[in-house]
Amino acid sequence: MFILVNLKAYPCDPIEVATAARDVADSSGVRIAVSPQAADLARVAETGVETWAQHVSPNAHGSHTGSTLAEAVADNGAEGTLINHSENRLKLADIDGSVGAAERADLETVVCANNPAQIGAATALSPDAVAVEPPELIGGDVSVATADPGIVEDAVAAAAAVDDAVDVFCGAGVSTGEDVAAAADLGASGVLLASGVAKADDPAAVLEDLVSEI
Ligand SMILES: O=C(CO)COP(=O)(O)O
Repeated sequence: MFILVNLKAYPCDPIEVATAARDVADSSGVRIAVSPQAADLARVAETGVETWAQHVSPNAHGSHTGSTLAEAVADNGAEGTLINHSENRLKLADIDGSVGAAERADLETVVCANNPAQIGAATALSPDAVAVEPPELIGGDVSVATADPGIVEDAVAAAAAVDDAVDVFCGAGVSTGEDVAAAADLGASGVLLASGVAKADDPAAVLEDLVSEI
């Protein structure tokens, strides 16, 4: 299982989380990545943790004020990027463009989607992975795998029907090792989570728990 910790715009210390994630990944052998604000990518990457961007623009170099270029995040240590997160939705053409931009910059890609139908559409764009995150469960206390196991199973089936080389992750409300194990049982090969780590008093302890049942 891949554990991708999205720090969103939470007021946590990205270096504290990154250092803890690096240490837990090293000691457990579980793949863990941290996705900080774009401005924090370089210093998070310097900790040695696998570092992901939260978004990349479909644009290439040029007159695009405010863009976050795939090339720029890669140059600052990112190895992958989220695209179309529920809190940063893109038009279909721009999702396609962002996947292309990420591939040009050698970034791994996870395209997020709200439901299995969107997962099928996202899979057709050939990212490395898709992630189903029901918006109503994001930021809550109950994991998607417990609150709505069917949406994870349906997302896995929807992706497999289009391209079984694309991995399927799930997210929303994931905060424990039990949640990660439940996601794996439903066919997910990774989880996305945010508040469980970013809002924790002791992020290292939460990360230890997250890998405890893998
Ligand atoms: O949006 C998410 C990860 O990208 C999930 O957020 P929570 O873990 O806070 O529910």
